[in-house]
Amino acid sequence: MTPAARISAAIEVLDAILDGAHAEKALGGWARRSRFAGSKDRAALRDHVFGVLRCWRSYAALGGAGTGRGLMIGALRAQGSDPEEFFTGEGHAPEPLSAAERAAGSAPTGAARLDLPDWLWPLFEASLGDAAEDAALALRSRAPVMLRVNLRQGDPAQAIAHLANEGIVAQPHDIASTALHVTEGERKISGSACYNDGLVELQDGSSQAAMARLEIAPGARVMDYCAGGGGKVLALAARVEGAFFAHDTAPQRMKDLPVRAERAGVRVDIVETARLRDEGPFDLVLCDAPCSGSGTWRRTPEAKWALTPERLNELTSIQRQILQDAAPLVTPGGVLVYATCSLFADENQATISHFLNKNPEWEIIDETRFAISEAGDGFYISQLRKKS
Ligand SMILES: C[S@@+](CC[C@H](N)C(=O)[O-])C[C@H]1O[C@@H](n2cnc3c(N)ncnc32)[C@H](O)[C@@H]1O
Repeated sequence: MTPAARISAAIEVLDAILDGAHAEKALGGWARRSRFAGSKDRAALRDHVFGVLRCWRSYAALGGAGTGRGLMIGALRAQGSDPEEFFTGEGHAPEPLSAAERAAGSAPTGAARLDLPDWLWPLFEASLGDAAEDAALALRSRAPVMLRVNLRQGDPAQAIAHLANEGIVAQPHDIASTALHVTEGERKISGSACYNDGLVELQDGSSQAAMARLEIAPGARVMDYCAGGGGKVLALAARVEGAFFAHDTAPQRMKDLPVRAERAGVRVDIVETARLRDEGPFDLVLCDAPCSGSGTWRRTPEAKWALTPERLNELTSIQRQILQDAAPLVTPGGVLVYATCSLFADENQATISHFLNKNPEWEIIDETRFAISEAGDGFYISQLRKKS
């Protein structure tokens, strides 16, 4: 496909999203209808669509309309290209710009410049102060592809060499001793032997760094209380011999965990909610709570536009309840860990303050906020221990 034909396809997919389709579904639907497209075309289309999803408001302003066409015109103007070079009407190119389209479009201002819904900007400012604008702007770019080296199977130098043999270029990154930043061949990872044999896992740099902060003594009993796919417990189990457990109120979210654990060469026992008390107590209970995900919106830009104040309130209630429910599972002298990939104080520091107010026998022993960076998403982690 020509670059202009790819833009036509992006317009079609963006219009489907505007009609209510999720981006993945709209992209999948387009791919099924367009058997002529190769993998490079599909990748380029995906890049267009996700690029627009991250920068929806500013591109709509620059393009003069929040339609598929307007957004792609805005995207081209944002990168300094002339839309008229692509909107020629020739072959599969989009129709030429009308006089109205040529005249439309203005520089975005306010929250539109930062590509945030209006109601979220005050929350960014209240949570991040001087760092708020940088965080919002960082969310307009692609996220890095990061790998975690599974130290049970090899070291970073070996992983880099093996990956290179499979056409994947990666460099160590000092965000974490296990972190590799992939700079070429990202799309080959899931099919590579390095990944399928468990030498590397896909894991964001901040998540790796946050897990590295947790002290785990050999033989410790560790519970990942909100395990989901199990990325966090796998990172912990790779570090030290111990007894590792996973729980989630939605057990189907853990369906891939046994396979991932086997691939990594570690053991993780899944615990049903009804058996939590019998299996406990645990030396460390990690609550990687459901959250707005605002620190990861580079990867999931649709969520930035879908979040509502009501949903945020609902999430903070769930987070508070999770900490309250998980605390009794911690052994005397053990550690309760609370983590989110949110940037918002309401989901982070305020949740911890609420817990400490209700449970004054606990205290914070460590609290770290990870800013969005070239190696990691926004992440928050707090460790609590009962006062002795
Ligand atoms: C942020 S995700 C966890 C991601 C996971 N730790 C990882 O690294 O891949 C939060 C998880 O918490 C689960 N969850 C929601 N409410 C819960 C509750 N009350 N108790 C335990 N888990 C809950 C969700 O089903 C979801 O899988």
